[in-house]
Formats: sequence, structure tokens, C-alpha cells
Amino acid sequence: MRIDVLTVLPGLFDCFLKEGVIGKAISSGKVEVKVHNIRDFTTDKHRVVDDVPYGGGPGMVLKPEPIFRAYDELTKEGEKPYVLLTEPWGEKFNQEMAVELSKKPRLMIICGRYEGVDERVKSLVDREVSIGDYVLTGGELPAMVIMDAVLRLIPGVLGNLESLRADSFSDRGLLGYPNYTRPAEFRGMKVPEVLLSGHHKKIESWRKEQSLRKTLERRPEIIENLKRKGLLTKEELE
Ligand SMILES: NC(=S)c1ccno1
Repeated sequence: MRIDVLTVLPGLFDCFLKEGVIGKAISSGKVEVKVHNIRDFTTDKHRVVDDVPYGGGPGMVLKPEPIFRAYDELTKEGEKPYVLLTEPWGEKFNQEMAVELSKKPRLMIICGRYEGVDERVKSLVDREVSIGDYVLTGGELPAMVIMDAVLRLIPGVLGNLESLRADSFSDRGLLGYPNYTRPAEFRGMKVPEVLLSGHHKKIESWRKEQSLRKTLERRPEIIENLKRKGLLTKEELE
């Protein structure tokens, strides 16, 4: 997969693209991520990327020209990207969308900033995406959240596919089970005996029960939804 990011603050991505699982995936060539400074696509000597809103009002709006120039330049060759725009009022990002996006060969993420982008930029956009109902100083952090959730799903990026399977939200949207590691007792808190038993069937059923219990406690609507769709087994319903 290739991802092109358009932003006025490229430096925000430096650590994200160098460290951890994402950094390794990029350095090993499993995925390609290119961050582009929208200012590099301006033509004036002050490299202006924003302007006051028509009709008045607070703040500044990202101008269309530099973004269109960037899009035209970056899409001259190769597959056309699926274009996302990160904005607070976009479609809510979730694991289902992450899975869908992970199957695209190429993405472009336009990071909103200031009061937002000129509305005409949206003629380039396939999906406006929000990571939550709150307003940030810009769309760069949402872009990193989306890239993290999407890139980890690319085959070969996560060493152990098992951890993908055990993800929260990956089994019918159920929350993940509790995890423990050594020591077996820490400050009087013991690891559940079943996890020390070596009995894989019992461990699996304990994990399933914990996952259902946690989902029922924290996200009962997910259980109701699965019940309505007939996606819970008889045992799980008991
Ligand atoms: N909630 C999102 S995605 C956002 C983008 C910019 N500000 O908030």
C-alpha cells in the first residue's frame, strides 16, 4: 500500500513514521508513506496556503489551489488514490472502515487545519473521516490514528497474525479479552488460574466469556446488535 499525506505541518509525522511497527513496515518496504508539505505546492513567494473566509467569520480557510496542485502532481502516474479528508464532522472512523481502507492499493489523506479546507477541495475527496466528536487543532493526529489502524492490518506488518485475530472489535466487534504476563502474582494480584493451566480449550472458552462479559458491560449495544443479527451462538447467549 502507498499513502500520500497532504499537510501544512509535515514535521508532526516524523516520529510516527520512524518508530515502532509502522516505522519497521516502512523501512522494510512493506508499505510506502509519503508526507507532502502543501506549502511546496504554492506559487507565491510567501508560500500562502490559507486565506480569510468569504462572507466573513473567524479564522482562516485552506486555499484550494495548492491542494489541487499537489493532487494533480501526485496522481500524474500510478493508481488513482482513494482520498480521505480528516475533519471533525466526517464519517466516524471505526475498525470496519480500517479493514475496508486496508484493502485499497493507494490512499491519500488531506489533513484539514484552521477552520477547514475550501469546500471545492471536497470534489477530490472520496470520504470525509472523523476520529471523534471533538475539534482538534488540525487533521494530522487523526491522519496518524487512521494510518496506524489501517497499516497494522496490511499482511506482514504485524509479526503475529494471532494478535490481529485477538484484537478488540475484530471478532464480530466484540471487545478483546484481558491479557496477563509474568509475574504470576504482582502486589497481591494473581493471574487467573485457567491461564496457567495449559488447557487450551479452557483458556479459549475463558477468553470468549471475558470478551462477551466486557462487551456486555461496556458496549451493550454491540451484543444487542449481534443478537438481532443472530450472530451469537447458543452457548454465547447463555
Ligand atoms: N475529530 C477530527 S477528525 C478533527 C479533525 C480536525 N479537528 O478534529
